[in-house]
Amino acid sequence: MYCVRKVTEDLYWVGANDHRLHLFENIHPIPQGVSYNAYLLLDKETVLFDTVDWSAYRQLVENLDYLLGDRPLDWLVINHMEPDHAASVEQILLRYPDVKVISSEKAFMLMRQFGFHPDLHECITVAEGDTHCFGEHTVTFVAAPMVHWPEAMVTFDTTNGVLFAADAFGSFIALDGKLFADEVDFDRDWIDEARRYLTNIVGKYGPHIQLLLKKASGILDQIKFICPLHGPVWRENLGYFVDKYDKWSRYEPEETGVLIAYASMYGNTESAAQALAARLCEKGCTNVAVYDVSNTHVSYLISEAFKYSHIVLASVTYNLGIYPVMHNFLMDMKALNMQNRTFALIENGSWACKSGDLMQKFIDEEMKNMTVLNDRLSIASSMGADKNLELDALADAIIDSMKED
Ligand SMILES: Cc1cc2nc3c(=O)[nH]c(=O)nc-3n(C[C@H](O)[C@H](O)[C@H](O)COP(=O)(O)O)c2cc1C
Repeated sequence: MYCVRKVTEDLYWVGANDHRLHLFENIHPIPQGVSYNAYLLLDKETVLFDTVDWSAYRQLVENLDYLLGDRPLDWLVINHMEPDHAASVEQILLRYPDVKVISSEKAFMLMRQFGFHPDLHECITVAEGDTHCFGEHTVTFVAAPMVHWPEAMVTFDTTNGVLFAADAFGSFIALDGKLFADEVDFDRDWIDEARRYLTNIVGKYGPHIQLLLKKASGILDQIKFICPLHGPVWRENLGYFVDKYDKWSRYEPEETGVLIAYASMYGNTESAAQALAARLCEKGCTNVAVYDVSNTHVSYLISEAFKYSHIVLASVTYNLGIYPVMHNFLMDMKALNMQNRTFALIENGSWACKSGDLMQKFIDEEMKNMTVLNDRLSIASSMGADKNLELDALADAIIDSMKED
């Protein structure tokens, strides 16, 4: 059965929802699913903007059959070649032998590499600022390198103000009938998954997102719709989401608050982390989130790290090292270019406590623009009442440093 939604009078969402995929990119859990968005423009000529994951090809075809009727598909515009959008390109080319393809030079290279045989069709290679008219609609192509692959571009329809944004402004969570961000409570139900998507998938490329935002800022008043390749379409309050993207890509915290991530085998470090959380709340800082790194997928930890201004790492010593899962979290923060945070440390060990010094060294030497508070809570196996003053001092130091922000 076809399942389409109207975006504007002649533009349709023809994508699909995926609730079967367990791990996005075979690494990030997506318990609420994901959508693969493709869009069909019914102008004098017909234009498909991007395709869908291979698993959703049948749905795309049913949608196209329904909307095209007897009309041919004239154009295929590929903004992004990652297989979750482009895996169906070969099948679309086979199904519509006369379709002409518009994309960037690097995207055509990738199509050949993936074995999609674009050269059996008329191919138009476009670059920054090139335009094309499909009848009523004229579009401009804008390069968006590394948002999130090198070939990526976005397409702006100057006639109706639709921005086909590729992976920019995307989100996890299947649409399930809703299409527009104003049809859901985005700030309540979607923002965490949008942040987890952006920070884990494209977080490393903050400067490239900034470049794209700079290009968009010149025409912000002309952009009426943002059509990403995952998640809802934006037609209202665009500034809200643009602002989030701006913050995330500048590695600026979204909120003043504390993420406490603990690594604990027997529960004593956990107990210290909980005591600190309670102490912070007692002192009036209630924007505190506590996570066990061992049972929280690192993509959630990354998202929370991008959200909060302060991060407390509490780790046992493990074979003279940092607990492996905590070390993995640190490595991931580094890999994703995280910056501009204030850290506080809690360490624990029973005979040679090393985790505090090692976490400090990692943050100082491997990461950029981070501050580590001098106050450190050091525990020998378990925390007794004798550590009360140190716990208090740590909580005070965190709260004081918030006032400096
Ligand atoms: C495999 C393993 C390796 C450990 N290596 C060290 C170590 O190198 N130095 C140390 O002081 N304690 C080491 N410990 C002890 C724990 O770090 C220590 O008991 C800790 O206080 C327990 O905290 P928890 O209750 O939060 O798990 C090790 C424990 C295990 C199980």
